[in-house]
Amino acid sequence: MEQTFYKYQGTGNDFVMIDNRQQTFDKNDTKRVAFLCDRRFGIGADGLILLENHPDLDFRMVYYNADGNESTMCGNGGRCLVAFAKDLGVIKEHAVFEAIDGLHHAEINNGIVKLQMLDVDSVQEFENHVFLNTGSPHHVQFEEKIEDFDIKTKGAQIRYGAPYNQEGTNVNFVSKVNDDTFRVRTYERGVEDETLSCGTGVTAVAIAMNRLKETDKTLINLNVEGGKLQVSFDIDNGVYKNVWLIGPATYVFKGTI
Ligand SMILES: N[C@@H](CCC[C@H](N)C(=O)O)C(=O)O
Repeated sequence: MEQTFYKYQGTGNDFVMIDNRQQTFDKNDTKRVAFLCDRRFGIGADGLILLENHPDLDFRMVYYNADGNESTMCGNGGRCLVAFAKDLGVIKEHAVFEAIDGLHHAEINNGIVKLQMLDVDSVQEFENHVFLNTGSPHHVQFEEKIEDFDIKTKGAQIRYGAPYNQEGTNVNFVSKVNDDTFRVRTYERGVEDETLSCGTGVTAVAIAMNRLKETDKTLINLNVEGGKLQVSFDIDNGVYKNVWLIGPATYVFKGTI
């Protein structure tokens, strides 16, 4: 059967979007999802997202990585899905939707999407890295020479190594630009390569940098390979609350396959 799809990107993290409000998409067909995301044989994307009806909220988000497997929360994907929902006429400027990690509030204005992320109450500090979950698992570590760093090789070593092993983690390499700005490059689990941006990743970096006292700001700029994002939060007794991921989300093209 012919499938209509839409392509969106958020700071270069790109997604195939499918309107599944009529439940026509076979959600167990991992090979089909991987094919649609394949950059040579299919449409090409870091992930695929289904927009579905929800009985009480604006919509439901179902997220798959490029490898075809359903995965944990995707921050940039969530922002792109809000733009898609607006383009479909499902929402206006505000949205409340359900994703795998729970409920998300969002706002869209002039192509900029603000997405509320999970509260974070656990930030694990180790000798050379920090680990936290912002809807997806993230390893965060400093890398001075970030521009020349082999993200794919080093990221894969960490992602598949102990203690993460098969379940894995996303891996973020960070360098400090100034007191409120950090440069981030991310190796993404399920894409198994560097992506141009990772929303839950920059959220993890912003929180980790605050926890490590690299910044005392609560609105932090993150420069990624595909553009610029911001993360803001409040801190209440060591818990990061009211966490927002902010940045552009853009329609690219539409087609059938
Ligand atoms: N690109 C995403 C993260 C997607 C999930 C990740 N690959 C995983 O499986 O953990 C983002 O923008 O957050």
